[in-house]
Amino acid sequence: MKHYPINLNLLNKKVAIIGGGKVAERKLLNLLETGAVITVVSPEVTEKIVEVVEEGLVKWKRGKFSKGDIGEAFLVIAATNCKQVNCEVYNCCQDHQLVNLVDDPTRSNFIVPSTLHRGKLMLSVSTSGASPGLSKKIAKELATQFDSSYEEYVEFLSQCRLKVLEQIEDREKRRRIFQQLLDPTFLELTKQHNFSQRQKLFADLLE
Ligand SMILES: C[C@@]1(CC(=O)O)C2=NC(=C\c3[nH]c(c(CCC(=O)O)c3CC(=O)O)Cc3[nH]c(c(CC(=O)O)c3CCC(=O)O)/C=C3\N/C(=C\2)[C@@H](CCC(=O)O)[C@]3(C)CC(=O)O)/[C@H]1CCC(=O)O
Ligand SMILES: NC(=O)c1ccc[n+]([C@@H]2O[C@H](COP(=O)([O-])OP(=O)(O)OC[C@H]3O[C@@H](n4cnc5c(N)ncnc54)[C@H](O)[C@@H]3O)[C@@H](O)[C@H]2O)c1
Repeated sequence: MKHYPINLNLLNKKVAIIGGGKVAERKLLNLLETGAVITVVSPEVTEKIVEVVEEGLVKWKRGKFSKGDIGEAFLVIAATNCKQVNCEVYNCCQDHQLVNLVDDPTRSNFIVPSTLHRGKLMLSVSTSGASPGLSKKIAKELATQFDSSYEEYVEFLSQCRLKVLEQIEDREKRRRIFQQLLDPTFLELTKQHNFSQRQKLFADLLE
């Protein structure tokens, strides 16, 4: 069996995190910028979770898990330190709900990769649960190759792509320009902050 990788759009989707310890905190912090409506259910939570609750970014339902906590959630993370509770969370979920048990990758219907963000560029690494530590290590290694200049570079490519789609009707010409835009020169010019030359070369492509 192989996992199927996807990038979820969680805007306004309900997310329930059961448990408020170190693992719940990590999952929560990576969910914050998705626009999901997040509730943490746990008798106790970490200081960092208290902080984001106080900032109004997530809700904290103080107490032990009960079935009603996941009723309408689109995505559920069972992150308590009690296997039995995580298992109960799983049993309360319906087939169509996305559920991650932090201590049971086989039952989970999704697992979380290690992810490097460079603006719109996301590099996600997974070992299908074999070694989360290795996923983290590889993502760290990728961080050197794909340095912070990729944020600006991908933004540039994104803007160019919109212009090409708007201005060029011929599909073959579009395809050619998209290919030429991947020439390393554009990345080099981005790294050198030589935006005027970069713009000129792009304008030449549109001719
Ligand atoms: C990538 C990352 C994403 C994230 O969580 O955000 C993530 N785990 C991370 C770190 C990490 N996790 C663990 C260690 C200690 C070293 C070790 O045990 O190897 C470290 C390293 C550290 O903390 O430094 C222990 C651990 N993890 C799982 C179990 C249970 C089990 O395997 O049964 C246990 C044993 C617990 C115990 O001992 O009881 C399970 C899972 N962990 C996954 C993801 C999924 C598979 C990912 C993949 O396919 O590679 C999966 C299957 C489910 C899930 O959680 O979605 C995040 C790095 C984030 C970053 O990049 O910073
Ligand atoms: N998937 C991963 O990446 C990963 C990494 C390390 C550990 N783990 C697993 O995750 C588990 C949790 O690790 P942790 O370090 O966050 O533990 P932790 O002890 O820091 O936190 C456990 C949390 O669960 C809460 N909790 C306990 N019973 C509850 C209940 N009935 N209802 C709601 N909340 C309840 C506690 O209040 C606490 O906030 C570990 O037992 C381990 O098996 C997973």
